[in-house]
Amino acid sequence: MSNTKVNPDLQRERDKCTFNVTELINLIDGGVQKTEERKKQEDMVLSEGIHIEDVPSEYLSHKEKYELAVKKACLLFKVIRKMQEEDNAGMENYRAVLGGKLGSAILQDGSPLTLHYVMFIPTLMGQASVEQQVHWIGRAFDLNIIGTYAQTELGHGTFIRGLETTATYDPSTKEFVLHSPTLTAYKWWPGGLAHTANYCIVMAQLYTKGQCHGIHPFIVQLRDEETHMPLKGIKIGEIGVKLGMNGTNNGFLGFDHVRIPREHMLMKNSKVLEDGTYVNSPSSKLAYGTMMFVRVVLVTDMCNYMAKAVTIAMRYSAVRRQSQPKPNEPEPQILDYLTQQHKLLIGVASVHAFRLNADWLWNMYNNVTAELDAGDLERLPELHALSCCLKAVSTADAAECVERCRLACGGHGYMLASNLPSTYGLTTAACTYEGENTVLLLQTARYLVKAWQQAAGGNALTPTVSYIATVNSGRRLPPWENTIEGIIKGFQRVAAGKIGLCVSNIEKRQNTGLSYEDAWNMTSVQLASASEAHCRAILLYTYYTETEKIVNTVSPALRQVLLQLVDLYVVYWALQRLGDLLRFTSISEKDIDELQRWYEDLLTKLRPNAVGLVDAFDIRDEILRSALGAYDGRVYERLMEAALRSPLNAEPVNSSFHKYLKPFMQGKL
Ligand SMILES: CCCCCCCCCCCCCCCCCC(=O)SCCNC(=O)CCNC(=O)[C@H](O)C(C)(C)COP(=O)(O)OP(=O)(O)OC[C@H]1O[C@@H](n2cnc3c(N)ncnc32)[C@H](O)[C@@H]1OP(=O)(O)O
Ligand SMILES: Cc1cc2nc3c(=O)[nH]c(=O)nc-3n(C[C@H](O)[C@H](O)[C@H](O)COP(=O)(O)OP(=O)(O)OC[C@H]3O[C@@H](n4cnc5c(N)ncnc54)[C@H](O)[C@@H]3O)c2cc1C
Repeated sequence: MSNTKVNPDLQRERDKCTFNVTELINLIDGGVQKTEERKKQEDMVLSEGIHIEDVPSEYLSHKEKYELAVKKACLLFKVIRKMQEEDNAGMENYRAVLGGKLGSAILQDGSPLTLHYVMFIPTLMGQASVEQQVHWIGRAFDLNIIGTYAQTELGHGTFIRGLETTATYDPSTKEFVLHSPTLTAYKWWPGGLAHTANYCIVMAQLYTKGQCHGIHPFIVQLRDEETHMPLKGIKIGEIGVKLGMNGTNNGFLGFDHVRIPREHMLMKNSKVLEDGTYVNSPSSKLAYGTMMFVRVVLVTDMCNYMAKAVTIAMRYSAVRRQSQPKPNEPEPQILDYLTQQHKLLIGVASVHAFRLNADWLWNMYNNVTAELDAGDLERLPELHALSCCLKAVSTADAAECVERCRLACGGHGYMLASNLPSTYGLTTAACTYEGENTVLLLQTARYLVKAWQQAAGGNALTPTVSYIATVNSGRRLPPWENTIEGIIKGFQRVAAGKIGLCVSNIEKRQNTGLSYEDAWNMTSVQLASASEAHCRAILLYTYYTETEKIVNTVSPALRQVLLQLVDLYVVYWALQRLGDLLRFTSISEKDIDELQRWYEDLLTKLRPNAVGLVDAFDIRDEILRSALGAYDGRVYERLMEAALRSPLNAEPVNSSFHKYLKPFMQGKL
């Protein structure tokens, strides 16, 4: 990063930073070598010039946007191919190039090929038999074929057992017949489905020998490999314009008795033999494996979006000056307002908190997947419960963080040139896709209710819920401790208290004659809240314990800042959840006063490092793509440059003046 022509306010911020930014960059990347590898990957991608646009893409038509997105996605894949030839790192190259940091810089409005690598290939890897993998994976990796994942239908997204697409086995031809019996059975939403993919994983109700065995994955060819024309019986198109992600080419798909070979059912877990005999999977939930994978990787993705948003807003807040609280003194940088620090520093801490939680979840995912492959399903429910609540809370927090950053930039945050609106479009979509957030919180709640019942029966609990038994062991509430450990225990007590209340309210409702399902529904606002509380307890605990492991390996200056961030995060959430803490712990008014002062003191301590902390996210200007957030802080020049690129500014008088305005003003229209 060059220091030439940097805005003086921003330079002063950098000069007063108390820690070594490069040390933190390396720590976030996972070591000096990893930083070098990342930079090399970025160089490889950016040197292709894929991110450079003659006309800013926001001014293009819907059709042009799609065409540009395809072009960029292909060029990006060309770079991945090159990387593969060099290091053969497989999915790691895909993750690095296409994830929320680099990928979303090139394809700001989403990519029509995302589903190919995020769900099509992972489904082949997780659900196809070895022979099927040999047949399909090479072609998919090399992009000789382009796939997507078609599960959601017009009528059902959440309730996948209710999907209507059928795959009926015909033993006479050894084929499955795929059919959409109703309008609501049409597949609806899959990314890249409309005009990009020529193959597709289809989740359909499997019928054989007259019996339905629930939803299963099938690989289906949609389009001719040469002409790209839809094949016979395939009704396919695009679903239209959305709030954001308009480059993703989401599509619809209907089947009119489309025949596919028996071998196109993915048969790693369950099978249909030639004569139509159905062979059961060890667990029907293994068919949901790809969704779990994506929920896990999304947590990391959300960190990248938050890091981008907070980098933009923080640098802008160091450059922007507004108001005059003290007469005869210059206008302060808006970053000097404590309210602004409150809005932004929690964003920095959240990136670190979710980053460490995402790594921890990713490790657990890999371990449990290896166990599943060895036939051990014991930890699957715990992983499902964790991935659901962490997906829900990380996406909700990320969307909230991006929107807060946008608002923190005042009017200029509303400009697409800030890159905050499209970043919001990408993050808020994640609150819905891959499992709607409330629905996922309620999945975790099922697990928590069971854990509570197990604890009540004196049974041992899995590690991530073991606190339920511990915090309930004493009869009286222990005294409140205004320490980080004390607050985390307080959050565990809140979560356990809420779960306990849910269990007792469900029981009470059942005792009045309600069915379990109705009692569950009547309690579901509390259940979702208990699930969120559990997730908050996990987030705080993991952030704290994982940071404790790291801090002894870094310089004292960095150690101090990392611990301040943990304190900030934990105290922030304590203040956000005072009602819960007052209800379930012995926190007092005096403790709350202390917490508030602690928080304000932390903001003041972190203030001098605010810009250094976002610089340590090390997001290059070409990736940040923001007039407000560039490294040099030339905010006003960049805003004007962006304005001048508006096609409306290409001519001094627009033709509508002569066509409409003038006749209207002269009373002739
Ligand atoms: C290559 C790497 C590159 C990475 C780069 C990073 C970039 C990332 C970028 C990402 C961009 C993504 C683009 C957009 C993608 C969107 C794709 C989609 O939305 S696709 C569409 C996504 N669509 C959705 O997500 C749909 C959401 N809906 C669902 O998932 C399900 O229907 C359901 C879970 C809600 C209910 O299912 P139902 O069958 O009715 O189940 P019941 O309620 O009756 O519970 C029965 C039992 O099953 C249990 N269990 C359940 N699931 C699992 C599991 N996975 N496992 C284990 N267990 C599970 C459950 O706990 C319960 O246990 P118990 O209590 O009885 O013991
Ligand atoms: C940008 C984007 C990309 C997508 N990409 C794909 C894709 O590639 N492939 C694919 O197959 N799908 C895709 N989807 C679909 C997505 O997975 C679904 O939209 C999602 O799972 C939610 O389902 P739904 O739309 O049916 O919502 P609904 O389930 O209808 O949700 C509507 C409301 O009902 C509530 N609700 C529903 N069920 C319950 C319940 N049991 N308890 C309490 N409340 C409930 C929800 O909380 C929500 O408030 C995509 C969606 C989006 C927005």
